[in-house]
This record gives sequence, C-alpha cells and structure tokens, in this order.
Amino acid sequence: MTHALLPEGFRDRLPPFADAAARLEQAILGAAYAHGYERVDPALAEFEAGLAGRLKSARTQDAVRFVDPVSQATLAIRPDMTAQIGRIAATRMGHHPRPVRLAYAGPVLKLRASQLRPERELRQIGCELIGLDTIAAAREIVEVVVEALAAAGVAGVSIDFTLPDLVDILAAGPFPVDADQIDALRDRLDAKDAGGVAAIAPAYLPLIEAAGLFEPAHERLCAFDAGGALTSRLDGLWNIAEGLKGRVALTLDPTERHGFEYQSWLGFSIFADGVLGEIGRGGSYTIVHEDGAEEAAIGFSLYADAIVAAGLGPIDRRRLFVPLGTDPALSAAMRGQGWVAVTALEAGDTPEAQLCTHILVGSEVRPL
Ligand SMILES: N[C@@H](Cc1c[nH]c[nH+]1)C(=O)O
Repeated sequence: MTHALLPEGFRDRLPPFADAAARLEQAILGAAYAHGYERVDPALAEFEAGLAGRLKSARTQDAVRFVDPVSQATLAIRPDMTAQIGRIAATRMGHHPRPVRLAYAGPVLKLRASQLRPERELRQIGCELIGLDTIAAAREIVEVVVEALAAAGVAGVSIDFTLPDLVDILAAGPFPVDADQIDALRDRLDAKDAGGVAAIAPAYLPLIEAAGLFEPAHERLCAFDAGGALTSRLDGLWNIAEGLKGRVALTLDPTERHGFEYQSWLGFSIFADGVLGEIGRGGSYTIVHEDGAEEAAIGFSLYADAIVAAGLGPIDRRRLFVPLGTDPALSAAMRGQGWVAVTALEAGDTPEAQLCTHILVGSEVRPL
C-alpha cells in the first residue's frame, strides 16, 4: 500500500476548487448573516452519547466512532452538524432568547458513502433556526437558502418538498397499519413500489401518484386527504411554496424518506441544474434537551463539494504576471485594483507556469 493515496471516500481539494469552495461558503454564510444567522464552529468530534439522541428519531449508525485514549470514552466524528447545533442551542445557548439563529460550515464524515456520492468527507454549510418550526420559520429558512444560493451564483435551483412524518400521521389516523409493517411500508413508498405498497396497505397507493410538479401534486394530495388528517401540513406547504413561486422550480414528493431520518412535518431537498443528486437538504426537527424537554427547530444544510464539482461555485482565475524587476509598488497598486498579481521570483519564470491570463508590461496590463 502506498501512503500517497487516500482511503476510499476521501480526497484532497486542490486549486482552483478549494478557493471556489471557500468563496461559495463565504457567499452563503454572508447571505445567512444578513438574516441574523451568526456562526458557531462546533467541535470536530464529541462524546458519542452527546450526539446520539440529541435529535428526536435520529440514529447514529452514520458516524465514525473511536475510543479516545485520553478520556477513555467513545467519541463520534460528526456525520452531520445539525445535531451539534442542537446540542449547543440546548446547553450553552439554552438561556438565549428564542428563536436562535445559527450558521455553520465545516467538514463532516460519513461512515458509509451513498450510491450517488462516493465521498465520505463532505463540507456542510448550513443554518438552523431553533425554537420554532412554524410556517413563518419555514418560509424564512427556504428564503435564506434561495438567497444564499443566488448570492453564491448557483443558478437553476429547484426545491423538492416532502412530508417526512406522513406515514406516521396516516397510520395513527385514517389508515392504520400494523406497527411492525410501518418501516416496510415507508421503504416501499420511498421506492415507489406500487406492488409492495399494495401488499401492505393499498390505501396508501395514491401517495405514489401524488409526486411531481408542486401544484398538481399538491392538488392530488389534497384530494387524497379525505379525512383531513393532512390539512394543516398541506396548507402549510402551500403557504411556504407561495413565497418561492416563480423564483425556483418546485416539486412535491410526499413519500420521499431517503435522507430525512429525523425531520418531522417538513422536509426538502435542494437541486441545481447540472448537478447529479441533491446539493442540500433541510426541514423541521425536534431537539431533545438534557431534561428530556423537546424543542422545535428548522434548518438546512448545503453540500459544497457537489456544487463546486459541478462548476457552479464561482471560479475566478484572472491572474496578472508581474515580471522580474517590476517596482513592488506597482504590483501592490494592481492588487489594490483587485488583480491577483503573481510576482516572478527568478529569471526563467513565465506567465504560463504561473497560470496567468495577463502580463504587466511596463505599467500596462496585456491579456495573453
Ligand atoms: N443536516 C441535514 C439537513 C437539515 C438541516 N437542518 C435540518 N435538516 C442533512 O444534511 O441532511
């Protein structure tokens, strides 16, 4: 084995992509900051027990764990920063007036890669609004994500809404399902397997048909909701979508569960033209405090690598070559004008070697 290679699922980020990712992050966090989301920078690893169970219905199978030789405790490397934000909001910021608006960016590590994404180390950039999961809160969160992506220059954005707790609501109300069959039903619905759904609970079949463009899908779902068990969710969705109409493409896939393990009444996936798979996800969820008290929250996470790899993060490589012997005051002045000015350090250096697009001739900038 050569140590020049990296383990499966890991990679280095090189120029110009590492800079593009940093710029993307700055643009996204800048837009979030303007809405009052202040940054927190959680620890890379923490006690596994502190992460597990912090978000209601979350599992921790996703985390890489190890025994820390110093504390002798099992630590988990964060697979998702949302639970960490929940921990911070519930503990150190527990006294803070609600809602609390927090933003974050950093690497996360998944135990296993997904089929669509072979990477295990991902860069997450996100916002969480803690203390509310109302329609007003949801409208703000989707507004922030849409503005943040626009600020980052990501075009062709679409949002696919889902109702993560849909099956639980229906099973507890109008369409009972045996408790031991609920997981299987959710899987079959997620897979759009009509035969499988029919075998377990045929009443759920119309849900498969309900997926698609937001308005017709919403209409089909309203028609399905005979007993009214979904009315508040459907009205809420309509209201949230209202704020986005005409700005981003909207779809609705009520039974999509994949990736929405702890989200409650609302979930959404974010897509961008030209990128395979989602560039982010979000939704409402419940934080569990130390004393067992529950608190509503809502947020989103974007995945920087997917965006940059698709060439959607701004890559600006206008570089000015400053020949040997140029007055440093002149190159400083060029930088002052916004140029990236790369100084030759020895006689043989060339603009090509320094990936320059322009050269300074006397005090004049010439394109190459
Ligand atoms: N952290 C979640 C998305 C999310 C943020 N807040 C609520 N949900 C994910 O990456 O899938």
